Amino acid sequence: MANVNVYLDKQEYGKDRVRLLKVHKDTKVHRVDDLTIRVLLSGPSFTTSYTEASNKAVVATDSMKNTCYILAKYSKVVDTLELFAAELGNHFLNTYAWVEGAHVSIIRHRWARMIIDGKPHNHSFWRDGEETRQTDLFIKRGQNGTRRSVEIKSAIAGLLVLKSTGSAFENFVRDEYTTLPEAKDRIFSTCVDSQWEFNIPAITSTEQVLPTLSQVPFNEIYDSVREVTCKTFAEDESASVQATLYKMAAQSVQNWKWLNRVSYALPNRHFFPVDLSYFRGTKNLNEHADVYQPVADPSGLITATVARGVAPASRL
Ligand SMILES: O=c1[nH]c(=O)c2[nH]c(=O)[nH]c2[nH]1
Repeated sequence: MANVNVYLDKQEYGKDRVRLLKVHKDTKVHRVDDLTIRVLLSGPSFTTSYTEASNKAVVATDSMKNTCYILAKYSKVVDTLELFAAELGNHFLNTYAWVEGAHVSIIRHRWARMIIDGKPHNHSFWRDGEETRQTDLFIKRGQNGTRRSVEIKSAIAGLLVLKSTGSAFENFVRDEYTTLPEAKDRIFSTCVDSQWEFNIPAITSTEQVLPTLSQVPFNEIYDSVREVTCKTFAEDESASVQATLYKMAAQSVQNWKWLNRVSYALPNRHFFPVDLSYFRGTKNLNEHADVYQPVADPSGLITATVARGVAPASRL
């Protein structure tokens, strides 16, 4: 090996894909939280585990998995992903003095209550889609070791939607590369990924992590972003995916002082009207279209982030 200087630039380690189902049995109307958790720890103390094969500071990832189950057993906040992630992360900082940062990501899988004979069932659920709710939290020690600083981003992933009218795409660049016809009325279908970044109040001590974060209505914000996404998708007379995306993101930043930035990634899943003129001159294009061919690949991909405040001059 050539004698070239190298150094360990970054490291984080932990357990991924910890699967856990919490059943809330406080009343006979049970609720369930089906979670996939990732916990990653970091700090300079872990350097020698990489560079000198020393496991002295290493908390086994198996123990991290066990901790997820124990905290889920005793926690009062499993149903608020952001608070449960904070509780887990703070636990690792409180328990192991040499851990500087904990990165906790939680995915919640859907279980909707069954309706049986027209009534919500007490303890039976069905998977009503692959959409997930997610949170990504990073908690680290502050200056004096007892302060905590927390960054939280939450998300909706995989919300698959389609509207059969109320979408157009016209007046785009036409040149020698263009074959796409102008569309006054087209299908709009996308699989929504949306992420929102929280404005978190300062946390003054280890004991204040949950009380401080509890001021933020995480569950209401999730419900609201999802509602705004669906309502805007359904009601907007869409001029393009870009224009509809911006309306969705702007509303949530305006609705919630707790949100600094809202991002969307919207694939444009194309459905093109099939030219049926080969059969007796059948009309199925433009205003005659009602038979479409879904196109699996390629899709458009429209992404943007809307932030609170006034754009810096350089961005205008
Ligand atoms: O809403 C759209 N935005 C685009 O940028 C685009 N490009 C394209 O081919 N179709 C669409 N649709």
